[in-house]
Amino acid sequence: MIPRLKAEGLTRILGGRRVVDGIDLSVAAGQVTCLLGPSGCGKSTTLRIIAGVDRQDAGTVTLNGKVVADDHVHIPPEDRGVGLMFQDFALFPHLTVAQNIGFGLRRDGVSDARVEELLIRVDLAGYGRKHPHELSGGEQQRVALARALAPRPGIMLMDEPFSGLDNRLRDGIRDATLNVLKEEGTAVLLVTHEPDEAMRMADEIALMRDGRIVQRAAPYNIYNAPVDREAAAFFSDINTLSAEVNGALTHTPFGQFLAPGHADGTMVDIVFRPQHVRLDFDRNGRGPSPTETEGTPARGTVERARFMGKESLVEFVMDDGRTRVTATVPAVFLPRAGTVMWLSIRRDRCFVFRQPEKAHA
Ligand SMILES: Nc1ncnc2c1ncn2[C@@H]1O[C@H](COP(=O)(O)OP(=O)(O)OP(=O)(O)O)[C@@H](O)[C@H]1O
Repeated sequence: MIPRLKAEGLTRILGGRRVVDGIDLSVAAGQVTCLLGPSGCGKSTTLRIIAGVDRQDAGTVTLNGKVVADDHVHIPPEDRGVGLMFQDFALFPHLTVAQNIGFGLRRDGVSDARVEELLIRVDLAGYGRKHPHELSGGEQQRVALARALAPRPGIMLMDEPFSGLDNRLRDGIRDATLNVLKEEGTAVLLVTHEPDEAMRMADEIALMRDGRIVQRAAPYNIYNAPVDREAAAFFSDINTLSAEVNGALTHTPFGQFLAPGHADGTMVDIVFRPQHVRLDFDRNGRGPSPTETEGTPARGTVERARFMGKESLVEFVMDDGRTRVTATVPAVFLPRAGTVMWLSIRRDRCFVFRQPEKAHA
């Protein structure tokens, strides 16, 4: 299938820096791709180039099979056939909500019905005759969303479209938006810096860092097979055990770990998430027996335990005196500081990464 949206080698140099550095992307009809990354990594600039409101220094944008931007061509944004939903959306203050949504549509019965349908979809039924200044920020944002969806664009470019909504509304609006976009078979490129939003919305996540895409994968795969330590850390707190490789093995307080493909003397990080740590009470200095899935348990002492609502965050210092490990456990359990416990980690949920060069110094 030909992708609706294709970007090849997009590069943008600003202030002497490659803020977008060779981005390749493709989005098919009915697919949501999230450009995810920390502030300043170049997500918005990438989206703006695809929308046509910024120009690339190199690369090609192809929309609906037609080149809209390359070294010779620059089709203006309004002729690209894309719906836009930016952070700094602007409604026309002198038009009603319904007129804002219908702006640009043919003023016939069909488009009126479309406006009504969209008002219901964004949970603003009955708001059609109001003016933007009578609406809250979140309501205005939903009008902007309805307006972008109104002409049924084949491609939708969205930059943090839900950031202005309060938490209570956000999940509902996200799901409703996703339903509308899926029903209409729209190809969506959505920029966000929130991993939870990307996990919730995306069919595919493109993880960006310093102007580049470092990993492109479905949410499940990017979470469970991150490309490096930083990618793992982007989605949750992580624990890191540093160890030296010897004979394709490393030694840690949790026993040996396989480190195939790493030369002797290489420093590696063994990374795991706090929810993959199991806790057992100390029984007269003894812990649970080693198992294949959880390896060798290690003993530690609770340094701090924090109640977080659904779960507790328990921080340990291990018996070696220098390794620190954080575990999340159901909040019914909140051990006191000084409690001695045994920690086991799910071996199949550990990632082994070579430490970056600077870490060797
Ligand atoms: N006109 C400009 N001149 C110089 N640098 C710029 C200019 N516009 C943007 N930048 C820089 O380019 C980088 C990428 O900006 P961009 O807005 O694309 O990042 P982002 O990932 O979308 O961040 P955010 O999530 O904060 O919006 C930033 O470091 C920014 O400071």
